[in-house]
Amino acid sequence: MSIVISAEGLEKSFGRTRVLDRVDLEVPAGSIFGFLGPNGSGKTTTIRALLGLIFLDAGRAQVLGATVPRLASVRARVGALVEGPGYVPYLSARDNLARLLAARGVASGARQRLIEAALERVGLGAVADRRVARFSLGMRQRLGIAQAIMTDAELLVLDEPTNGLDPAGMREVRRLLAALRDEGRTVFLSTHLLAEAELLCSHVAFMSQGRVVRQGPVSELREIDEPTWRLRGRPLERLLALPGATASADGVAVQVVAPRSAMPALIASAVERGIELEEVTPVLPSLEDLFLAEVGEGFDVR
Ligand SMILES: Nc1ncnc2c1ncn2[C@@H]1O[C@H](COP(=O)(O)OP(=O)(O)OP(=O)(O)O)[C@@H](O)[C@H]1O
Repeated sequence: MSIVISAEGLEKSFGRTRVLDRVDLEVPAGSIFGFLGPNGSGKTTTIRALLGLIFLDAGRAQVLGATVPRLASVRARVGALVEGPGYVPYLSARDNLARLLAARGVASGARQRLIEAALERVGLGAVADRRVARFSLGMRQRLGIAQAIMTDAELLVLDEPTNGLDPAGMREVRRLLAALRDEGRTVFLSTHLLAEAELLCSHVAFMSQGRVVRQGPVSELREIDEPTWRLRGRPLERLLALPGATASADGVAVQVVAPRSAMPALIASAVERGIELEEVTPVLPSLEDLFLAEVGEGFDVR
């Protein structure tokens, strides 16, 4: 599998504060890669560095094979949304996009089609002629996504793309990003919303205090040695008497923490006790569980 973003040992300090502390990243082609961490953990700084917007103190990074920060040769293949994209407030959404395309050297004849397609995809078709000054935060965010996708980039780097969106807007953005992935693009996005990432990402990296503490395919990270199993059946009292069983939160099943290899014996023992089993399922850890297990703390700003 080819790697579209790789980073090794990225370091960055602002004054005396070390914001990036040996950040390593490997983003496979075709993934939706969630760069996850609490506010202030260094996600935006990493993204800005990867896009060549700020200089690193140390480390090496490549984006689509080009060495950061010399990205001129691949710039057209990368679509980016970094915090607070700058718009001209008195221009319409359509005219703002036209300006950006002109600045990127896209011929005027080709602009119209790209703009209409991008505005439709992010659900701004109906307000394309409204001044951006009158846009809500969520509408601005959609416009930011539109400018990132309008030139058919194969790699999208999106800093908090669902920031400011309501739940319906978030769902639309999720669908859009999944569709872009299905077209063969790679999406690298930062977010502090773990539940969002859970619904969308194939791969994640956990960022904490300027370091990537863990990364990989979500399916692999969730594959833990001793999952919690949910057992449901009748009678419940006998299920509760199984070794290690505790009542589940919803009160209609029991939970047992056990390795996969212990399950055949546990199921046999349940059957021996005359329990009619209806459900035995592993409850895989959520990204929040994994983050907590890794960092030993929640998402507090530091
Ligand atoms: N230009 C700067 N000068 C000084 N400090 C900065 C600068 N940019 C970022 N920082 C600091 O670096 C740390 C990491 O910030 P960064 O924006 O990278 O975090 P983040 O994970 O993207 O957080 P958020 O989700 O809040 O955007 C913060 O403590 C921030 O205050």
